[in-house]
Amino acid sequence: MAAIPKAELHVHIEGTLEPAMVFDLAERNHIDLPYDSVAELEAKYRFTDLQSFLDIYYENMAVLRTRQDFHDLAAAYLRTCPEQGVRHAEIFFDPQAHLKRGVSIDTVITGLCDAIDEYRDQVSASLILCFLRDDTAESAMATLLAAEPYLDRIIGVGLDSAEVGHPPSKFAEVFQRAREKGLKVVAHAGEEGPPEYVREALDVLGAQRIDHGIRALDDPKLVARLRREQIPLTVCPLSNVRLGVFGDIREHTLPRMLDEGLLVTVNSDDPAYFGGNVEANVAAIREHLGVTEKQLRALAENSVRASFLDEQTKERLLVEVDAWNG
Ligand code: HPA
Ligand SMILES: [Zn+2]
Repeated sequence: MAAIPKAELHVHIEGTLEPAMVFDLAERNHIDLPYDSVAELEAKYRFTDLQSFLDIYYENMAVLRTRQDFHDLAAAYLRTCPEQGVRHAEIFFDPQAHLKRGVSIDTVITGLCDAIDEYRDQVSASLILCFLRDDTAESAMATLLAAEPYLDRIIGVGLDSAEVGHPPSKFAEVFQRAREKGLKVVAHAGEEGPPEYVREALDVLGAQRIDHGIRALDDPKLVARLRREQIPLTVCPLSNVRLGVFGDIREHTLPRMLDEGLLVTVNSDDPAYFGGNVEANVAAIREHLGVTEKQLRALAENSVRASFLDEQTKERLLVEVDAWNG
């Protein structure tokens, strides 16, 4: 059975860095790793919460140094898109995590774009620059300014990293500038943080989509608003389980979100760390959450509608979803 056509709207390119590639790049760049084998590294992937994952995520990305490395990273993800039914991807990247290590923003963006251009016949892809919310607002602004020469290759800005204690309002100014520059706006909110962070992302940052947003369910008024305004939520089921937001995939609230009439999409987040790509997430919700074929079609349609593609391309992709015979 062919994978259903869809858009992936929540994938961190650094989170697609597979353990084997960590070793390959370390060797190429003459970097000593504190692990002797892929198995030893993978044994560290037992996360208890978001921070325990982020610690390893930032540590591993130290092997990314050159334009070629960023190309190879993105190429490895884009290559897998056709078999997963992913026709379009809006890809997060974390420039601050690289700038800190002395890697220039030019290296990061040109490397990622080399791969995007190379695979454009197989999958369309655009970049969303994420600010690290556990870093300062000043650092975020400096990063946006550094990225401004590349804005023709960046579709929007987002907000990620450690959520609790770092409310969206901390970044009001940088998001205002981003909007003035014509960038789209998304933000992680309500992954571990409270419903109030989802509200702030919408009202203070002007977010057009909420990444995760699962904790919005704790607040019926917010749920009613998300439904009324049809704010897209990019949900990542396997990520939520691996980071302990839900004890088990069977406890995931995605079916409830669908029943509530929310505009939900399914995504992988960090596929190299959380047990699979977007198609594995789709398989998991079908198997363990009883998601029906009809709901699967709705999720795929939502992913197209919630994307930043132009209306004509959306219509073309919606026809493809409609023609899929599961
Ligand atoms: O799941 C995530 N949450 C927040 N920040 C992140 N950065 C990479 N993955 C994530
Ligand atoms: Zn994420």
